[in-house]
Formats: sequence, structure tokens, C-alpha cells
Amino acid sequence: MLAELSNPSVCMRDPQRVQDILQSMVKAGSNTVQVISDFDMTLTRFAHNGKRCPTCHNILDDSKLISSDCRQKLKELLNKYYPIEIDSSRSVEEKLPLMVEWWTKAHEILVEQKIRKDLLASVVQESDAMLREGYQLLFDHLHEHSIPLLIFSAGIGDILEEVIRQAGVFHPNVKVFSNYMDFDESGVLKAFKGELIHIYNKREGALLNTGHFQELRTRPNVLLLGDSLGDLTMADGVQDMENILKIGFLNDKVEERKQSYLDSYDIVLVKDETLEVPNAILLYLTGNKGTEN
Ligand SMILES: Nc1ccn([C@@H]2O[C@H](COP(=O)(O)O)[C@@H](O)[C@H]2O)c(=O)n1
Repeated sequence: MLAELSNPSVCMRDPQRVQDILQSMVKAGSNTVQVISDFDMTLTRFAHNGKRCPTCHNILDDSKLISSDCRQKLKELLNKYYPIEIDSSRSVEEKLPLMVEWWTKAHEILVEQKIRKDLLASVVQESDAMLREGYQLLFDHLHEHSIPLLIFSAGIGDILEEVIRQAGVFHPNVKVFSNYMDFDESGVLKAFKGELIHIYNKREGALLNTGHFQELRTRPNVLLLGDSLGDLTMADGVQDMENILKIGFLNDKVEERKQSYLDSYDIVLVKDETLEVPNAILLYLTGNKGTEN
């Protein structure tokens, strides 16, 4: 077992299964591996010094591009719908229409604000967005080993790209599926492009992008990183999958949600703001680090 799997934040329902998957993936070689990761609160931090870090949407909500009236409306939406998102007593079927309602209302408000494309970079620069500790190693190592990284996010693609660009890790092996803004000819937001991606329809999003997974058909071994149960469907487009190792960050409402995360993810990282465990796994898969015990 990797030493990092004994970290206090790590919980596993079946450690032997994790070991078997890892061994099978190592045997197959890192040229058969692809990584699929959620973005908000998975690659980015959930909290820093006791304060919540922003999602892609929050970066805009808190920015100078939004009027105070709209900021208030967006905060009210967050206060209403985020507790529903993380409510373990409600079923996905019950939550799904409410999540669509949240995203749709928020996007309508953002479009009303006539946001200018040329100001997005400064808004991200001035925000409290923070990638998790260890992000540089994760992105750079995947790039060095030519392992594709798909970031599959229900956030806002333009903001997400800007965050990783400003962090210097938007390497050519990174592909993003997300909600992208549509700007008019003068660079003003007029709508969001394509089908809405929210936390519970990533399966549909994956199946709309079969071309991407077809290109990666020689990589049937998947490392999946997520922070919600909806993220588990991000790999549903992968062709002829051989192994999947699912790592889930459990950031909020830990006690209520722990069992469902343990039932669904192979490795659950409880209130862990770092990428230490995914990085140790990647180093192991690429032959850069040994095991212990
Ligand atoms: N108006 C909204 C809508 C959603 N969110 C949060 O964004 C997260 C989705 O992004 P992923 O990268 O995790 O797919 C989701 O967890 C929502 O809490 C928001 O902040 N504002």
C-alpha cells in the first residue's frame, strides 16, 4: 500500500480492492491511463483559513462585474439551493429539477449583467480562487507523462480556464467540458452555449462527447476525482473501461454523507484540502515512487 493511503483523511470501504485496482493499472502501464476530474471543490480548495473558497460561479457572483442587486439575488439562490445540493436525505430524482432551476436562474441573472469577456481575466486575478495544494505536481506530472486530463465541470468554462491559465498549468493535455459563455461581436455575454451541465447530468454530458472518449480508447484505465455523487458518472463515456479508481473529496456535511461516499468512491478524502493522495497514486502509476508495507 502507498504510505499516503494511511493519512488520517483517508477512508476506504475496501482497501484490498484499491490495492488490486492499483496493481492492475500499474501492470497495464501509464500509457493506458486517463484522468477525469471535477473542478470546483475537487481541484480547487473548499476552504482556506476557515473561509469558504469560491466556485467558478462565485468568482463572478463576488466580482465587480455584478451589480449589488444581482449579487444579492445570486447569494439568495446559493443560500436556497446549496443546502439542497448537499442534503443526503433527498434523492437525486428530487434534487435534479431543483439543480436545473438553480443553474438556469443564475445564468439568466449573469446574462442580464452584460458581462464583458475582456474583464474575466482581471476578475479571476482579483478573486480568492485557490487550487488545492499539490496542483502544480498533478498538472505538470500528467503533462510530462502525456496522460490526458479531462476536467468535467458544472461550473463556468471561461472562468475555469482562466484559473488554470493564471496558475500556469493549462497544458496541452488538458481538455475541459463545462458551461461556456457565448459573447456577442462586441464581447458582451449574451447567453450560455450548448446543453447546460449541472451536477447531476454529467452522464449525458459524457455521452454527448463520444468523440473525445473514442480518441482515448487506448486508455481504458481511469482515475476519477470528484466531490459529489454526481461526479461518479463523468466516466460513463469511456470506451471498454478496464479499471476505474474513484477518489472522492468529502468537504461538507461529513457525518451525514460519509456512508454514501464510502459506498460509491473507492477512496474518500475527508476534509483534505490537498492533492497529496491523488499525486501519490499518480507517481506510483508512472513508476516514480515505490510502495510501503
Ligand atoms: N449558481 C451556481 C451553481 C452552482 N454552483 C456550484 O458549482 C459547483 C459545480 O461545479 P463542479 O465543477 O463541481 O461540477 C456545484 O457544486 C455548485 O455548488 C455555484 O456555486 N453557483
